[in-house]
Amino acid sequence: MPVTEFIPGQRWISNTEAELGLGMVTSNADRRVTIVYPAAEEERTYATDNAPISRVEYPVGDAISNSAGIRIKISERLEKNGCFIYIGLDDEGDEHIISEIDLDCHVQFNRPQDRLFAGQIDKLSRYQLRLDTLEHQHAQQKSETYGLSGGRVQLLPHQFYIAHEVANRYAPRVLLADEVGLGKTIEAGLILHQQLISGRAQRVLITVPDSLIYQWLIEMMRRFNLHFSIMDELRCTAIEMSGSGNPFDTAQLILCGQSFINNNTTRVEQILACDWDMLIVDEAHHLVWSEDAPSPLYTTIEKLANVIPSLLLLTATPEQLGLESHFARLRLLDPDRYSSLDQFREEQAHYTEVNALVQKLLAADGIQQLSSDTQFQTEINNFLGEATAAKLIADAQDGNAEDAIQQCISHLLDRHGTGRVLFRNTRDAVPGFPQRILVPHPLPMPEALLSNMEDYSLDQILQPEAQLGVDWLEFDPRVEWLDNWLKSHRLEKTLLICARAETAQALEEHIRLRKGVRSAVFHEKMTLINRDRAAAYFADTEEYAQVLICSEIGSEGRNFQFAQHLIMFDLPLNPDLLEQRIGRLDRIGQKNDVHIHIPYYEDSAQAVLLRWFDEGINAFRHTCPAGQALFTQFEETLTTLLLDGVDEETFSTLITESQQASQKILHEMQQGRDRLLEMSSCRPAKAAELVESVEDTENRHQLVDYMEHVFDQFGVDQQTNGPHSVILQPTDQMIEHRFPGLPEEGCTATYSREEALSREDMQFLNWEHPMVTGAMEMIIGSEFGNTAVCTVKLPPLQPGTLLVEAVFVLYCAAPRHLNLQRYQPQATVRVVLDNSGNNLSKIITPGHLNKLGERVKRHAAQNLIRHGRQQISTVLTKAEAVAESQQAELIKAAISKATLILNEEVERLEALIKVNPSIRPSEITQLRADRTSILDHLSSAKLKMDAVRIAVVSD
Ligand SMILES: Nc1ncnc2c1ncn2[C@@H]1O[C@H](COP(=O)(O)OP(=O)(O)OP(=O)(O)O)[C@@H](O)[C@H]1O
Repeated sequence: MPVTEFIPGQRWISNTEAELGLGMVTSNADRRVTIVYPAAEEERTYATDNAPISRVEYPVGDAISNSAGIRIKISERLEKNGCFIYIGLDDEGDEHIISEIDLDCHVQFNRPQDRLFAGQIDKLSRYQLRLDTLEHQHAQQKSETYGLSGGRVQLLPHQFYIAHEVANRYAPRVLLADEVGLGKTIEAGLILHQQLISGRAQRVLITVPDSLIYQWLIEMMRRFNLHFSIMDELRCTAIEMSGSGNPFDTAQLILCGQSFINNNTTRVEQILACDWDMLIVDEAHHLVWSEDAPSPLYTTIEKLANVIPSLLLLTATPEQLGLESHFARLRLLDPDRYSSLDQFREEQAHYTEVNALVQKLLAADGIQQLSSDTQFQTEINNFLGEATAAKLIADAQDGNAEDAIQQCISHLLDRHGTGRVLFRNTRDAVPGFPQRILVPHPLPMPEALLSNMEDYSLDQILQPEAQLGVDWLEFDPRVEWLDNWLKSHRLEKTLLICARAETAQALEEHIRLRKGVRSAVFHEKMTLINRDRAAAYFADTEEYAQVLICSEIGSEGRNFQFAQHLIMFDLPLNPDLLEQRIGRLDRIGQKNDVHIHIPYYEDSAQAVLLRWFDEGINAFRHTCPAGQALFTQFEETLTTLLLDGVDEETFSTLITESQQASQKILHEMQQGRDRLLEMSSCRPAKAAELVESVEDTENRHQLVDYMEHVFDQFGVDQQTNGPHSVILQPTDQMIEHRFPGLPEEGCTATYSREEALSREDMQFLNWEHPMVTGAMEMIIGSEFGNTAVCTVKLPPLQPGTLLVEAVFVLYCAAPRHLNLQRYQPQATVRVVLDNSGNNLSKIITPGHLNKLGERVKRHAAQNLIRHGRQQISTVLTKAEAVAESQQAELIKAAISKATLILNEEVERLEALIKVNPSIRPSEITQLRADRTSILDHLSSAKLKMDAVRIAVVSD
C-alpha cells in the first residue's frame, strides 16, 4: 500500500507532536487528510502530499492494547480494506483479535524508527547503555550457570555440582541428603533461584519444622533475594476475613510450618486448589512411614507431592527412622520407580558390582584393562550396552584413554548409580572441616538415684534429672559442673542441648538468675518469635548470650557455627540425632575445632551410651554414616545394658562387635551404594568447571562500569563507601518513580562476593541481583535509548555523509523458560549504511561511533531527522533488508546449536532410561516437547530493529 493512501480507520502518529498519541484517519478528501487524536482530544488536517505523520504498523511480536485494555502479543497480522487486523494471545493465553481502529490511543511509541521520526531522540549515553544491556543480558543467559551465580554464597563445588545437575532438569524431584551442615538449604536455594530466574518455576511452597521458619525466611531473603510470605492460621484467617479468597493464592512464594499443615484438611485443600510449580520440604526425616501406619505428616505431604510437579526433600539423616521410611520418601519423589521395598533392597546389593567396575577403571592399570582385557570389556558391555561400550573401548585403544575412562565412569554412574534422585555429599569429600574434640566430664552419681534406678524406663534413665524431684538443680552434679564451666569460660559462646524443654527452662533460669550468666533459652513451649529472639541474642556479636540452652528442637537445622563449645547435658539414644546435635556447630562456616562436652554420671546408663558412641561406633569424633544401621543391629543389647546395668563382659563384647560391624558396614558402603552415591553427588572436575564458569561470568569490573552508568542514567545517587562498597540512594531526579530493587531509604551495596559474605548488611550486586536484572528489563523492555543522533569526524568519508546504524535483535515470542538466548550465537546484528546505501558495517565499528560520536542538540537533531526523513527511511528499509539477509544464517546457527545441545540431552536421557529406572518418562516427554518448541520458535524468529543511531560526518 502506498504511504499516501489514507484510509479511514488507519492509525498514524504525528512526527512533530508525538505527545498527541495515536491518531486515526477520519477523512481523506481533496488532497487533505484529517486525523483525530482521541487521547489529546485534538484534530489535525494535513495536505496529503507532505503530511508530517507516520503510519503505525505493529509487527508480529509487538505487544499492543485495545481501547478496552486487553493487551496481546501479536502472533499474526492481516490486512483488510487497507486496515490491519492483529491477532495474538493475552497473558492468560487467551486469543484476541484487535482491529486497527480499536487500538488504544494512549500508546507510547517504542519502535526506534517511529520514535526517531516522531522526534523522540535519546542521549548518546542512553543509546550506548541499551546496547551494552543487550550484550550483557545475552552473555548471562547463554552461560551454563545462568541462575546459579546470584546467591550470596561461597562458591563451594559440591553445592554447585548438585544445583547445576538438578536445576537443569524438567520439574526436578530429588532428595538432598548431604551430611549435616554441608549446605542443603543453600543447595535448595540455588536450585530454586535458578528455576525462578529461568522462568521454569513461579509459585513455590516451602514447608519446614516450625523452629526453622524464620531461619529459612531470612536465609532465602539474605542469600537469594527471595521474599517469601509466611502463612499461618492467624494470617490465613485475616486474609479470609478481608475477603481476599484463598490465602495461598495471595503470594507466589509461601513458607509455612509443618505443624500448621499437618493433618489440616481445610488448609491442605486450599493449597491443593492453587497451582504450584515446586514444593520444598526440610528435615524430611519427619515424614515417617510404615505400611500400616504412615504418619499424618507423610500423608499430608504425599497429597501435595502427587500434584506439585517439582519436589525437593531435604534431610541429613535419610535413614534416621529406618529404611522403610527412607524408601517411602523416595517413593514420594517417584512412585513408579520406587514401587517395591523388596526390589529396592535388592538393588542396593547390585551397586557393589557397579562400584567394583568403577574401581577397576580407577585403578592404575584401568586404562590397560579397558583397552585389552576381554573379560573386563564384556562386563562393561553388559552394563553399558554394546554400542556405548564399543565406542569407549575404541577411544581407549586410540589413545584417548583418560577421557574414555572418565566417560565410562560417568556412564556407569548415570545409568546404574543411585544418584539421580538422591544426592549425598559427605564431609570426607568436602575439605576444610575442623576437628571434633570429645571432652567427657565424669561426675559422681547423685545418691538419690543410686537406690531405685531399676524401676526406671529408658527415657528416665537417660534424662535422670526428672527423677530427682523439684530441687533437682541442687542435687544434680551436672549443674554444679555447668556453673563452674561457664564461669571459667566466660568469653566463649556455648550451646547446651538437652532432651527436655523443662530441663532447658529450669537450667537457664538457674544460671541466669542465680549465677548471673548471660543466657538464652530455646524450646518448643516458646513462641516462634521468642525462639528466634533467643537465637539472635546468642548470635549477636556485641551484646550476646554466653550460652544458649536448647531442648531437642534446637538440635535440628539451626546455624550455630559461630560457637565452638557444645555441651550435651544428656545423650540421645539415636546416633543420627547425636549427629544432628553436633551438626549445629560442626557445619560450613565453622572456623575452629569443635569441643563436645559430655557431663555424665560415672557407672550410669549415660556412661554406657557415651562409651558405645565413642568406642563402639566412633560417633563423636567423626560423622557416623553407619550409625543408623549399627543402632538397629545392636539396639536390643544396648538397651538391655542401659536398663539393667553393665555386665562388663557383655559390654566389652558389644563394643568389639560394634567396632567390627561398623568397619564392615562402612566397608560395604564404600564398596557399594555410598561410594557410588558420593561419586555421583559431586564429580570434582565438572564441579570445578562450574565454579570457574560462575567466576568467569561474574565479571565484576564490567558490572561496576555498567551499573555506574545505569545509576547515573536513572538518577540514583551513588557515593563511594570504602574500597568495596557504595551507598545508593533514590533522588528526586530519578527518571522512573522507583528503581527496581532499591529500597526507598537507599542501601549500601558491594560488588565483591567476599565482602558480601562478611557484610550481610550490604546488598550483593551481581548480574542476577534484582536491581541489575530489573534495570536490564526496564531498559530492554522499553524504548529507553533506542534512538540517537550524533556527528562524527571520519576523514575518509565526505563531510555531510549520513550514516545509519541499525541494531537488530532476533525476536520470537517464546515462553521464558525455553531461554532461546542460550542458542543464539550473538546478541545483536548491527548494520551500518551510508546515505547511498553502501554497507559499511565492517569498516565502521561500534568503537568508531562510540568514541568519536559527538552530541547534537536535541532541536538540531530533530530538524536533521525531519529534513532527512525520506532518505533515512529509505536507508532503514535497506538496513532491514541487509539484516534480513543475515537472518537465515543466524537462525541456522541457533538451530544447529540448539539441535546439538538438545539432541545430546534427549539421547542421554533416552539411553539412561533403558538402564536406569530413576528417570521419569515425563522428563523425556517434556524435554522432547521443549526441543520441538525451541526449534519451532527459533525457525519462526525474526530480526527486529531494536535501536537506531544516525551519524552525520562532520569536517
Ligand atoms: N556456599 C555457602 N556459602 C556461605 N555459607 C554457606 C554455604 N553453604 C552453607 N553455608 C552456611 O553453612 C551453614 C549450613 O548450611 P545449611 O543450613 O544449608 O546446611 P544443611 O545441610 O541444611 O544443615 P542441616 O543438616 O543442619 O539441616 C549455614 O549457616 C549456611 O548459611
